[in-house]
Amino acid sequence: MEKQPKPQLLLSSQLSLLNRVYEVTLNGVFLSWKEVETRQKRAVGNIYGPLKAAGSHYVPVCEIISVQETEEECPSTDLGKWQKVPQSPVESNQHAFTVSYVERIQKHRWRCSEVTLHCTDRTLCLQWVQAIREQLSLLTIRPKRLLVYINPYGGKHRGKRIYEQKVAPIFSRACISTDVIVTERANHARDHLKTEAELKKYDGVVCVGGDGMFSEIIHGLISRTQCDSGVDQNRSDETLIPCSLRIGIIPAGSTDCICYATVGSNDPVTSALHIVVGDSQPMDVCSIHHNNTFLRYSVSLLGYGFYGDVLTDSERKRWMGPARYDISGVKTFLSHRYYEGTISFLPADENVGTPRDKLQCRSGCNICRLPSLDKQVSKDEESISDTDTKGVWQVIRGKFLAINAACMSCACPRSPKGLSPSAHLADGTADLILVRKCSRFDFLRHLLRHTNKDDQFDHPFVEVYRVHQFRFTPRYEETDSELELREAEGSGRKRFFSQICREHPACNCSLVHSSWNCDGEILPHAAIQVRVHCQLIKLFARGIEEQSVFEEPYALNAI
Ligand SMILES: CCCCCCCCCCCCC/C=C/[C@@H](O)[C@H](COP(=O)(O)O)NC(=O)CCCCC
Ligand SMILES: Nc1ncnc2c1ncn2[C@@H]1O[C@H](COP(=O)(O)OP(=O)(O)O)[C@@H](O)[C@H]1O
Ligand SMILES: [Ca+2]
Repeated sequence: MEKQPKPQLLLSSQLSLLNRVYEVTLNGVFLSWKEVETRQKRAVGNIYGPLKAAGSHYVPVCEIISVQETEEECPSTDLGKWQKVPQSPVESNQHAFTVSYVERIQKHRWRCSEVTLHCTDRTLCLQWVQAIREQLSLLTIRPKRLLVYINPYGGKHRGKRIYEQKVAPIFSRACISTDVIVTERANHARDHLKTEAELKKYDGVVCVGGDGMFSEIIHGLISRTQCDSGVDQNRSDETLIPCSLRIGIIPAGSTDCICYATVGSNDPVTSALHIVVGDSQPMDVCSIHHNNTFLRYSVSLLGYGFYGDVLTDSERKRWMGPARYDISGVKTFLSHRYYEGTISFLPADENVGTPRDKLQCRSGCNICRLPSLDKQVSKDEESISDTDTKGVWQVIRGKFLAINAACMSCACPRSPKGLSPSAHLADGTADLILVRKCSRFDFLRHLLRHTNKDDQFDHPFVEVYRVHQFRFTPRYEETDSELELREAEGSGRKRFFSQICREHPACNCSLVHSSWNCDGEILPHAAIQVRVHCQLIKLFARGIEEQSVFEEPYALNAI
């Protein structure tokens, strides 16, 4: 392996911390502090055996959140006022600075930790503060100004509180300025981004909410980007222009799968810290069309049959919060409805892996980093452009309990490995999962495998393909009135009619077609065309870190 040049030493001093003396050094890569052995200690060591390695700490500069001069104040007897006073012989001065930095705790979560180092004089203290700030100023990937949208009604209605109590203090410590908009209606954030927001002022957009709120943000940003570049979203064969602004997600929704699958947890503080350090994770986006009309974009789950029906039922139970999915999940499972139709798809080349290869997408994923030879699909739907590879469309007809497409793993607290555990965040493909008609018992076994370590694809009635594009056509053509009914989803009219339809089986309309669940939003059409756009957006995330990275963060022996 190539030997890395040693980073240049920028500053080194003996400073004190909790009554002990430390050798503190700063180079372009790390801030470190290592305890200095005192003569007294060495003597004790000689009597009782060898001294233990003195405690050393390393913090990568890129994970320092901020540094500030610290006012040391201690109570004095003088009229009960607080005064600056010496604390101990070692800390016999009031000059100190505090460094806030990222610390990894369990389950991929991050916390903001602090260390306060004491100096013999103010000049030295200011020199340290300045040196660290200079290093931070070189990190130009960090956002300075963010546009924040809060959905006050997402999940358990805690978005506003989560932002104010957990996230805003971290942004302000990192000197990030924000413009905050609390949404007043559905699609407020989408419309604002699409037409009004002065995007040039910002280094990123943050949404506080669930997958539905994130979906609003990407719709606003992608549409705005295409509009500014003169790209027609209604044409399913257009090459879309990637969005330049990164998006941060502060999880405050019901499923929070996009946050969970890109960071490894649904913890607001962790997400805020990934934004502060300026992480960047590209992500694939599916575009969905019907007869050359643009319908929606999707980044997580696109599900017809089971997940479409769960969503349709759960929308009527929004007042229950996240528990609505469990109730509707059981109800839909018991109804055991299947749907007939034809799926055609354009498979991806095997060099991007297969859905069953157990190569999970992790931070710095090699598959997502591959040159995008196999990633962009041409205007000619029958072939893949830019390569000699010819894609041949495959066609499958049948009766399905579920047809799911996952652009990423869709890991979430309900299913920690996700709907398709080996799907990749940024490889230009989606995993297409077909669950054919089977017994209730078999379907239950399949569903339960999403919650444990067993392979949910290892059933004779389940097929899974890695694809660039696919189309679905229901066996029976949709009638205009049925489409209209589904478009009016959520309104009293829709509920009224679907009730009638269920009560009059002769009509049959609620049984023939399901709806598509598109990242938690209902799509009114059953017949759709889907195409994956490689790395169309970027998140303030880095993918899920390997376990070892956060179990022993920068341990002394590893350096
Ligand atoms: C009877 C046992 C059933 C166990 C099934 C467990 C399977 C869980 C797979 C979950 C995949 C989730 C994919 C994520 C979808 C979200 O985008 C979407 C909207 O999220 P949000 O806006 O935060 O509400 N969530 C859903 O569609 C919920 C699906 C829940 C299905 C039980
Ligand atoms: N102020 C608002 N009032 C009502 N609905 C809203 C508001 N802001 C956003 N929404 C909509 O709420 C829906 C759910 O939001 P989301 O944050 O994903 O929560 P959840 O995960 O609980 O579904 C989304 O479809 C979004 O468009
Ligand atoms: Ca993908």
